[in-house]
Amino acid sequence: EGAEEPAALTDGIHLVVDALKLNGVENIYGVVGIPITDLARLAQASGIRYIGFRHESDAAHAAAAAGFLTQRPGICLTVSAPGFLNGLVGLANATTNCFPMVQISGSSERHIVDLQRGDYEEMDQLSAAKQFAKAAFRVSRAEDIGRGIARSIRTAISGRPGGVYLDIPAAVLGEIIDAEKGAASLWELVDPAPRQLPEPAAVDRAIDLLAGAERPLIVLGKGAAYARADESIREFVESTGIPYVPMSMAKGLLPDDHPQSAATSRSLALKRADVVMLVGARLNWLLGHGDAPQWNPNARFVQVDIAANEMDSNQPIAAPLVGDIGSVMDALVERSKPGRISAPAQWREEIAAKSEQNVARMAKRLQDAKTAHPMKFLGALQAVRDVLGDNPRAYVVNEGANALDLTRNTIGMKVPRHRLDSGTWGVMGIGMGYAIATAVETGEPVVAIEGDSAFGFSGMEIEVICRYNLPVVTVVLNNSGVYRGDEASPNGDPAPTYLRARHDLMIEAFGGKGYRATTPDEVAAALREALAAGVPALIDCVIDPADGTESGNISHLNPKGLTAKR
Ligand SMILES: Cc1ncc(Cc2csc(CCOP(=O)(O)OP(=O)(O)O)c2C)c(N)n1
Repeated sequence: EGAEEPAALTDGIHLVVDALKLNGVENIYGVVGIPITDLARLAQASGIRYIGFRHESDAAHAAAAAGFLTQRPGICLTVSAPGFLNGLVGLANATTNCFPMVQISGSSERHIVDLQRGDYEEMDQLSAAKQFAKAAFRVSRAEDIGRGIARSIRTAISGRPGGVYLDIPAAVLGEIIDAEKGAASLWELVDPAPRQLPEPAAVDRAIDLLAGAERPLIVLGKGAAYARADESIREFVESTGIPYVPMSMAKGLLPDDHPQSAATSRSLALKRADVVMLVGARLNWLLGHGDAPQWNPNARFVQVDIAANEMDSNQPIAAPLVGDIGSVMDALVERSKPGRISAPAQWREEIAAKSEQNVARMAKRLQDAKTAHPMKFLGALQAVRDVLGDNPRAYVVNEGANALDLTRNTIGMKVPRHRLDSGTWGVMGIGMGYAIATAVETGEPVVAIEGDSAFGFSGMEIEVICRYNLPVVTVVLNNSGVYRGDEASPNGDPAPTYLRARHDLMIEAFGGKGYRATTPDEVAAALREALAAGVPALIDCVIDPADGTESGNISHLNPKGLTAKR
């Protein structure tokens, strides 16, 4: 009789890839090395696109941006200890911004690490990750890999999204088990981010509050953009006539030139509103914690958030609406009979008049910047704005200080989820990772508008953009400084904020197209050409070193000690 066929075998690495594919993962962002290089190779051979970065922080930011754009967790893959640690900034930033991502990291041998005998890249990664992640898990047996991947993906995207850490020791990656048993250990998630409907009485309470308001206001946060509830949000805003303020990554949910936008009269809107509905926006530092004098001390808040414990985080919430934003907005539209809520004309006119006044006041500064030499931020940004106006499919990534504040206020968005920036944490270094993920996940052109210092945090990823030939145009607003570049230093060294670089030559080193622009016309011509070509490009915009302020719009957050610059 023929000898029995030996049972087919599998191992931890194969099970990770099978589990990711079973749950629809298409891209992995990472940096290879011991013990996960073969995992990346097998993923690539199995049809998952592996994007190899130069620093794990950028790969992790990319995974977070992928999560924001797709509502599926971006996957970041790191090596043990130092590689894992480098990824933590991205994991923490994802959790802070409520972007779904999973950082999968190899780790060293438990029996050596736990006795601190000094392993290769020894670290108790699970303990380190716990404080920065929405959740952190470790798989200790190959047969648990399917469970670990499923649990990590569901945890990352259900409820309030966030960053999840999954630790897989080298020994588990290399563990060999029976293939049939392995296949049986994998499972595909069912409805990993279920809708969470609001309580009808809570909806009616919110409607009554808004209907009785003299000066209602809606604040749209990035959670509203993430929720993809675009139609019901637009319908509710337009049917009630309530003015709205979009937070930076919510820009484009309604076009920024919408008649109900109070973005250019934000100070008045916050100070005067008597009922404020927060949709996927937290009353954190970006909204002055809801405190007077920025806000009306008698304002009453309606808050829409999937996290019940977000309510009363900063101010009493008179009408908490707990549920996923899509379900809540659908319920508000359904239960507020036509005309039940109608913003008083006087309030709408007051907002519109203030907006008109502020836009007129800004017009002269914009006009002067068009001809200023050396070029000002606003000269370059108006040129970028005009070219983007002809390229509505382009995504915008943005970071810096003045570069962030001035871009946010100069470049209006017309469609949702097309602006990604430093967000809640104000973290520098998101630029190239966000740009790469946006190009990979959408296939659309990306324009990354970068302060020169901000660009420096992830600039080496320009090589990645060139290696994968991604349609990313990086616009560096180069004022030769962290903030400004004109500070003199008392000794021979350059001042702490002084920088100097020809970034256009840098991309040439990696095979991309570099431009150096000293006027708005040169900026416009270079950007038009680069977008038409659809290849990696960088435009180094030479900006007046005296332009801008330290820390941009948040200079007041600097300590006011004896050494504070007056
Ligand atoms: C990870 C991290 N490290 C440092 C900082 C602190 C910071 C906030 S903004 C910024 C860069 C400002 O210079 P830039 O040239 O980009 O901008 P501009 O004013 O337009 O010239 C830094 C270093 C933050 N937020 N995150």
